[in-house]
Amino acid sequence: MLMLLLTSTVGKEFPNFNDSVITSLCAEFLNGAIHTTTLAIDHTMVLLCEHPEVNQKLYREIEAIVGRRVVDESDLPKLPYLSAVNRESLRVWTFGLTTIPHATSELQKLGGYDIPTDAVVIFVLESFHLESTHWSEPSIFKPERFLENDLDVLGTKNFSFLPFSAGRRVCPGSQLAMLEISVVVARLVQTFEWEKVPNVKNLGPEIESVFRARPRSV
Ligand code: HEM
Repeated sequence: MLMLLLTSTVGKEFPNFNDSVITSLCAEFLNGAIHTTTLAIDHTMVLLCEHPEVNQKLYREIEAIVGRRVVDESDLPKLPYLSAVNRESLRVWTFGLTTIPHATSELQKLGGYDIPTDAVVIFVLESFHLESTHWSEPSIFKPERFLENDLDVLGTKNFSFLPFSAGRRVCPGSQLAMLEISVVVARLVQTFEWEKVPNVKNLGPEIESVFRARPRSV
């Protein structure tokens, strides 16, 4: 990306992209990328420790499709349960809690309210994901629900699932994030046996360092 930005200034394609703009764009991408993706992987591993039956099912899928070879990007389309686990994890523990502030470009009606032009609007993404009209037992981690629907991560269907927000300001890193999360989670499940540390109760998104892993005996 840095190369693209630098090339575009050299070619005078985007004259406003000076060094300062490029530096802050890189910082924004790094900030937006690192903590989010690692947190998503962290959450998924905690959920898998909480739900050993899901962990087992995922391990069996990877073993059947990929075998002993290390999972790579080209395997992902053949691993539907992995995709379901990762999407369900982003739904049930939505950590990008809100969008960044947006503004209305014209008068809008929403839920019976008039939202005036230029109003600052922030969407609480978690509320879409825990909405019982869209999701049965919304607070339960159940990856199977994503085998029965074809909801992508971009909120393009019915605004029931939008971990990366939706529309023109949707997270620009969504595809990269899903790729990284999928490959890392698959490799962690493939390589280690995961279990909850004994006597730790109520694992939740705010708790850290409560699971452990040991290499699988292969
Ligand atoms: C699981 C991982 C991630 C989640 C859940 C996530 C979620 C989000 C959300 C909810 C927004 C706000 C969108 C809005 O206001 O409508 C956002 C913005 C953004 N994200 Fe991500 N993100 C993730 C990973 C990444 C990655 C990997 C990158 C970069 C490679 C990235 C770069 C950005 C940037 C630059 C913005 C600001 C976009 C703008 O100003 O229009 N994010 N992200």
